[in-house]
This record gives sequence, C-alpha cells and structure tokens, in this order.
Amino acid sequence: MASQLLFLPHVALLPKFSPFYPSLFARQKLTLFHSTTRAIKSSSNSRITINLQAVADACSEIESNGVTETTDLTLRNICEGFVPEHIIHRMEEIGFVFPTNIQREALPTLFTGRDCILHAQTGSGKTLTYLLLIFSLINPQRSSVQAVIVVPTRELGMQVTKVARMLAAKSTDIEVKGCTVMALLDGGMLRRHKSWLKAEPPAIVVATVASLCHMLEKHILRLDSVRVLVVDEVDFLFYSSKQVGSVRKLLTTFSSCDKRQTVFASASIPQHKHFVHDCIQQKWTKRDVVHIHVSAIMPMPLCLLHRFVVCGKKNKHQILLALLKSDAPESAIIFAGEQSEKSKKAGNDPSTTLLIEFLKASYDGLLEILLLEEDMNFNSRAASLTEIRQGGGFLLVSTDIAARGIDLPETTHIFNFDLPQTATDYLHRAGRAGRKPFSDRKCIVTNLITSEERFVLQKFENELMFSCEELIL
Ligand SMILES: Nc1ncnc2c1ncn2[C@@H]1O[C@H](COP(=O)(O)OP(=O)(O)OP(=O)(O)O)[C@@H](O)[C@H]1O
Repeated sequence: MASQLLFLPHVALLPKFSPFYPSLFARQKLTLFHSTTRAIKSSSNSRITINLQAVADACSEIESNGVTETTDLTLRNICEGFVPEHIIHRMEEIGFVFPTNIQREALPTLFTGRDCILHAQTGSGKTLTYLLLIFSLINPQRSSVQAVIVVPTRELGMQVTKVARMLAAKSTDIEVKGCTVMALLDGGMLRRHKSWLKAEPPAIVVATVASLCHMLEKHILRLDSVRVLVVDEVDFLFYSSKQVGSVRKLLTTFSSCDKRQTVFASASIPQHKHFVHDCIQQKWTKRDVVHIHVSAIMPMPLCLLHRFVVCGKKNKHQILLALLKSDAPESAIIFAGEQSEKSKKAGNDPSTTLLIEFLKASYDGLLEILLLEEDMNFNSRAASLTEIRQGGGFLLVSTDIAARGIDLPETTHIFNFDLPQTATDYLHRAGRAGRKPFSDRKCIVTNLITSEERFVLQKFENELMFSCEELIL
C-alpha cells in the first residue's frame, strides 16, 4: 500500500468555480491534512505527491479530530431502541455489523426525526442508512404506505427493493408480521400494482418518478400516511429535465414536508450550499434540514487508482483488448458514450454495439460479455443484470445507465472507453468499482483518451481532486 502514489491538489490550487469546491470547514480540514502529512514532495506540475500510507494515517488523525471516530461501535449499538430487533438480527445475519462512516454519522441524526441530505462517497452504504431509518418508523400492522423511496432507474429500484426485502424477511426463529415492499417501476405491471395497492397497501414503495406520479394522479396511491420520503440520486433527478417537474410536484403538491421526514441521498451534490438553500426555500424539506457530508475533502474513494492511455480512435478497441489481457479483471464495466441523434440519423451503429461485436469476436478470456443500455427493452435489461448477479465474472458494456447506484461489488475495473460528459458522471462511473466498504483492495479506473481529450480529463481531476497516471503501453 505504501508504495502506491496518490496525487492530491493543494487546497489553494483547487478551482473555486468547481461544484465540488469544498466548504470552509472542509478546506480547513484539507489544509490540516496537508500540514500533518510528512510525505509531501514538491512537484513542478502544481500538485503535491503524497504517500498513500501517509494519506491513510492523516485521514484517521483528521477523523479522530472531529470528523469521525474509529471505535468498536456496532450498527446494533446505534440502532437498538430505534430499529426492531428482528431487523437488527437480519442485518447481522446478512453481514452488516459495523457501520460505515455515513451510517455512523447519519443514523443518530435521522433517528431524531430531522430531515437529512446524505452526501457521501459512492459505495459508502447510503442505502442501508435510509432503510434503517424507514424500519425504525414503519408499523407493519398498519395497512398503509408509510415510506416511499424514489429512484431514477428501474435497475436501481430493483436493487433497493431487494435489499429492503432481504432486511424485512422474517427470521425463522422470530415470529413477527413481515413488512411488504412494492417495486413500482417503469416497465412494471402497473395493472397488477393497482390491484395490490387497493387490496393491501404495502408498507414501503420503491418507485421511479413517472410510475409513482401516474399512481398519484390517478388517486390509486395517496401519500397521507407516508412518514418518510427518500429521494435517492437526488442531484440526478433534479438535473434531469424529464423528471425534475414531477419530483418537485411530489415533494410539494402530493405531500407536504411538514408531515413527513425527508431524506435526500447522493455521492454528488454539486453546489450543495445552494441546494440546501433551495430545499428550505422551496419547502422540499423542513427548515432544520441537516446536510451530512462525509469525506467532504475527497469525493472520490481512495481505493480507486486512476490512469489513462493515449490512443488513436482507430486502435482504441485493440488497446482495450490488450488491457483486458494484462489487467485480468475479476469483473469489469466498460462505459461507452450514448449515440448522438446525428449519428443515429446517419444510420451508424452505436459505440456499445461495436464494442460488443468486437469483444465477442476477439476476447478469449473467461468473463461473460453482457450489454446494458437504454435502448434495450426492460426484459433484456433485467436479464443482463440477473445474469451478472448469478455469479461468475462479467464484462459489462454499458452507457451511463449503469453509472448511478448500481451495486456490483465484484467489479474490480472500470474502463471509460469514451470519456463521460461531466466530472459528476466520472465520479459515478468510477464509483461502480471499490464497493466493499471494509476492504483495502485497490480497483482501477482506466480512461482511453485521444491526446486532445487530455485536458478534459485534467478538468475532471481538478474538480474531483484526484490524479490520473499515464500508462504507456
Ligand atoms: N455496514 C456495512 N457493512 C458491510 N457492507 C456494507 C455496509 N453497508 C453497506 N454495505 C455494502 O456496501 C455496498 C455499497 O452500498 P450502497 O449501494 O448503499 O452504496 P451507496 O452509498 O448507495 O453508493 P452509490 O452512491 O454508488 O449509490 C453494498 O454492497 C452494501 O451491501
């Protein structure tokens, strides 16, 4: 570990216009971080180089200096008295024993009933955080919808539903009424859901915005009894021109912030001060909403190593193939850009199709080659993810549809075959790897870029405060 080098820009060198520019408190922590690190070497390219072991040491020092404490506190210690015993028992059976930083920092505040914005790195366990709050509040004896979780995609909805159902499943030795969880997602059987909602409303609904609003507009579902409303990947929903109107309506017209506890979650909340201000002004949350920002000085998980390879458009496929051979990932996601309207009109094949065809013809490794993209029908999309979750290694070729929230912990490598559009997209794509909270395994993010794209990658590095090393093949 100590031999790995990591580059972290000095606070004075961070671009102030960056949406990820840290708050004053975080800047003070970053300054403290720099001053406590002895492994600083001067560098000519406006960056300082820090030994990774020193980073880890300095972090725990900062953490014990008021950010988080490293104690033997368990999730049970935090949840007892709030979350029913059978849920705590299930949680431990599944293997969730010690809290991650966001769980340790957020749960005590959530249990006081305050609205919260959970802002923490990818793979840091935000899902379990808000689910534990939900289980602390709902009463399975009551036949009404008591918690709603809004997600941007069907895939993320299925995943959250699965975790909620796993926690709610009755333990064999404990007799309790089970709590029902409905997945109300785009592409689902809405007619069946209508009958279910009328006959016996589930306690928890996990929904995509369009399906949820459809049910609300048709008065098939009401939010009167909802005690918690969670919006996961909140920045994505607010920045999506298709969904933002419905999300606002959901937060203010279909229900009122005074009558519910509101929780927003994401690894990226650009302009977060502005967002908190909007939350209060627009009555999306109560006035005393708490912004819980974990790892404010480092939005990117430390377990990710970033590198780039400069290549021409013509040899990109071959370089990818060479990297797959030399890196031998356990499982990998290859991100390709979405096809432009212009390219569609010209009758070109999308980048994803070309990649899949190339890999099927040339890759002779053991990993299964799979595709996930918006243009596939919902059944094929589900089939790809089911295949992945059945085990065995995979090479998933995908657009940004797989970049948000999808949890495939066996992913060790990310390849940006095409660079993402924004630093936020980079953060979420990269964050599909390195998703085992207590593992010190390093995962690799590789960017295949042309020499002209180097400055775009540099911009992402500055905004997200990480550094990419060049790999010369
Ligand atoms: N306390 C815990 N102990 C062990 N593993 C945990 C714990 N909490 C969560 N995990 C695991 O960590 C992984 C990431 O969790 P989760 O999907 O909630 O991350 P996230 O913060 O929502 O990430 P993203 O921002 O990318 O959506 C999951 O595989 C989950 O099972």
